[in-house]
Amino acid sequence: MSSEKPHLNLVVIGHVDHGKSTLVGHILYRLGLIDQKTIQMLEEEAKKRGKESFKYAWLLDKLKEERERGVTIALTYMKFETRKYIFTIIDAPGHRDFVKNMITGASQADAALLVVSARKGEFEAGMSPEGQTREHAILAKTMGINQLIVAVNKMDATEPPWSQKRYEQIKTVLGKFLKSLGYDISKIPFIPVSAWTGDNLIERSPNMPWYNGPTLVEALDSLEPPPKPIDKPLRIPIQDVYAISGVGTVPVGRVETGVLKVGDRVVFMPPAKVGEVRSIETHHVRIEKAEPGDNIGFNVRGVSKRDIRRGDVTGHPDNPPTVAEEFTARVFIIWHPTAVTVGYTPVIHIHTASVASRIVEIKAKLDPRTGKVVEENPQFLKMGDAAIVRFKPIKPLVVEKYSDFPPLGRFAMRDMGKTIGIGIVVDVKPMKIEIKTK
Ligand SMILES: Nc1nc2c(ncn2[C@@H]2O[C@H](COP(=O)(O)OP(=O)(O)OP(=O)(O)O)[C@@H](O)[C@H]2O)c(=O)[nH]1
Repeated sequence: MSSEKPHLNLVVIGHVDHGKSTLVGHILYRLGLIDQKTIQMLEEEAKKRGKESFKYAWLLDKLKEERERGVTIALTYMKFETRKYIFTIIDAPGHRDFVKNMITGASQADAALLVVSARKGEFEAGMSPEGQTREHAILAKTMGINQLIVAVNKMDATEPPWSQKRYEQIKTVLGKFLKSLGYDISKIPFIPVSAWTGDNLIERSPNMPWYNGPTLVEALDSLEPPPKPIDKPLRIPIQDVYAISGVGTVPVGRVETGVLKVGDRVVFMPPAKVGEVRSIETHHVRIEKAEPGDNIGFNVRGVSKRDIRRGDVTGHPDNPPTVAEEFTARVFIIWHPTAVTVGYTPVIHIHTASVASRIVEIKAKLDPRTGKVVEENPQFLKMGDAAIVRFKPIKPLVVEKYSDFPPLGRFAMRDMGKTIGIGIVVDVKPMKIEIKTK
């Protein structure tokens, strides 16, 4: 695998049974970074269980199972490589918890692949008021995913097979809907495919000569790489801190915004420790400056390993990361057995930090689809509710407004080992912290 290629995160969405697993399985099978031995093993097992006809979907299920056992495995399994990019499927289609996974996963997606079935009745079911084609497209847009590819699937099963008329009809209806959500549909490829036979996935389909747009893989290669916010103030959430003998303190993290240069004075928040950058490394190569997307280790003078930890955020002293006294967020409750009330204290997972935060006010309940206020100061929130909520972290925590620093302004709320909800930070009341520059 070439480390030169940019990475893109892709989320796959769509109505139940429209063929997401089959499509992703097929792509992984053909372009995935899975070793031949594993493929063979999976194929044999599929055959043994009489599931050969479900090979691709089943392959994906199997990979998902594997993935749930360990993150490392997942990282190699759910990746595939095209001419321009390395793609990571950040959320593969699940079953029960798909919407939940979709929301949490989608928050980091650079693009979404919407799979819709062209089979008679199936497309219509997905577009019904309860349909997931509709629901997932709304969620993706809400989470800020602006790049979308539509795979019009099961073209082998239209009446007659490979029907241009059916394709055009779907493109018109779905296009109108996506446009109503604010998508620029002139930029969205609608690709007639069969996840099952592979038509128009990687090679051009001989069955649909009437189509002259891109294949799925060509469309994936035409996506824009994620933006590099180099003009914004520096933010590096710290993943780990090492003390290396002969070198000194080496924090490790990914630059989210801004630029870090050798010689810069930096501050770590919340502890407000200041130091000077002596060297920067990425993948064991020394660099003079680091930009958004770079995973780096940097040696700082003036800060000891004991002073800083995972969850702290690095910035420049003239524009330090914001430590929140309180913050206000738009939240969506994904799962809760009873009700969420004032006083409830879930753990907030935000960038590399996790800090319990108390709900001090439920300002308003919102219509999850339109975002309009439906009730002021509700007593409680239930599963499926969207709301504006004010939180107070129980210890100092860096939180930024989503509009200023998206990766530092979105979070998951967890409790009892489960994800209770997700949120987007709309406002932060900063804590006054003095930065001693010595
Ligand atoms: N004829 C035909 N059938 C397909 C195609 N793609 C998927 N299917 C079938 O459609 C059914 C559903 O496919 P899946 O891939 O499991 O669908 P999914 O969207 O992942 O479903 P969930 O994970 O349950 O949401 C299976 O029976 C597949 O074999 C296709 O291109 N053509």
